[in-house]
Amino acid sequence: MSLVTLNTGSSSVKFAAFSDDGATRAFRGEISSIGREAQLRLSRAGGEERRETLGALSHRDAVARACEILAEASGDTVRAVGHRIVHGGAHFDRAVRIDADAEAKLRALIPLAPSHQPHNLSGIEAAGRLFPHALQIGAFDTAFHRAQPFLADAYALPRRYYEDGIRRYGFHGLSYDYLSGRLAELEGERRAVLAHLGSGASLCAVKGRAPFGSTMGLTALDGLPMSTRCGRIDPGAVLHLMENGLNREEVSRLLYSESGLKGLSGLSGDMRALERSEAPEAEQAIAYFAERCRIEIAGLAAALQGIDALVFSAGIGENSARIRRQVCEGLSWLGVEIDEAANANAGRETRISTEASRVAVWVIATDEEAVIARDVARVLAGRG
Ligand SMILES: Nc1ncnc2c1ncn2[C@@H]1O[C@H](COP(=O)(O)OP(=O)(O)O)[C@@H](O)[C@H]1O
Ligand SMILES: CC(=O)OP(=O)(O)O
Ligand SMILES: [Mg+2]
Repeated sequence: MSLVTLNTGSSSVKFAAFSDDGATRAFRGEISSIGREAQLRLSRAGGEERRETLGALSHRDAVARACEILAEASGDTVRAVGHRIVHGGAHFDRAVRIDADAEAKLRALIPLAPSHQPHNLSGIEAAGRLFPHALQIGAFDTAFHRAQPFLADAYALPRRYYEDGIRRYGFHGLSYDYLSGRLAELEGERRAVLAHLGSGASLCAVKGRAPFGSTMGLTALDGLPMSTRCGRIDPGAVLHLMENGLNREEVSRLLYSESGLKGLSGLSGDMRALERSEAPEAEQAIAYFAERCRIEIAGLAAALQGIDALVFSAGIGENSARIRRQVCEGLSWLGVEIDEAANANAGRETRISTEASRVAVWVIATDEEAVIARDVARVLAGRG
């Protein structure tokens, strides 16, 4: 018997098969760069990696393809499918079995996560078809942040809006759950800023394993600029755009799909492409990204009244030594000092700060699938 997991992000689908208790991974795969030149990567525990170019592929097709590969690899031994669900709203503070009622609640949240929630739901649909006897279990990006303090959770709107669910939900919570756990094992329980810098990018403040605030809010648009999302913007700008002729759909497309690195550079939302480019606009978009990271790290460090650790993770955070350097260079006043060689050669789990650095700086490869599998095993054992 086995568990399988499905993690659909804004540019990728990551999937894996685990033993029944969620502790051992037998198989992992990823379809990346969806919508451009999609790439498939598959590997079995202890085996070689296989790579294939899939070409142009929609999110829906990528999710269906991932489910088919999982079905071929695991057959009818699959007991449960664990889904990363980006938005769980105020309803879900832990993983749950997805029944018709839960699915309806998740469907109602589509407007708050239009680049993710429809794909998450299409994963539930596809898995339901391919694994008709398996339980479907949702693990939520928002759940980790539900325990954050009111000061981090509320907007300064009249109180009734908070009661109505207009809150800073925060996202990438499965990743923050994993990273805060690994950091506690590596450095002890610390005040830390965790930087999940992928196609979607956010920061989270933690005190040990406890959430203390993050840069994303009601939706995954807020905070840092991202691959194609705008990040923090004056809400007055949105009103202005709508008063000047853009309708709701156009504003949504602008803020979710045409902004961020893609919008600023006019070239690409992919950090690798910007790093390769010699265009001044690419360099400026990278500088802007690093500047916003520094500003938001400093804001969360202020909320924590100082930090002991800073962690870089996800596609950009794990792979771009240049971004890590650009972010850290401007944080020396906060006690951040990185070792150039350690940064340039960082692997999946590497301390990149100098001995003298007041803040321990780490690169930690995130593992959302491991957290989903753990949560699924808990739900199956009735310890949700
Ligand atoms: N070597 C690299 N250098 C810079 N950026 C990279 C590198 N590898 C991946 N990335 C960036 O990481 C992003 C994907 O990150 P990932 O965390 O997998 O995203 P998501 O889960 O949001 O789809 C890509 O858009 C790309 O810009
Ligand atoms: C919430 C979010 O932005 O997720 P991703 O980075 O996977 O797109
Ligand atoms: Mg992701």
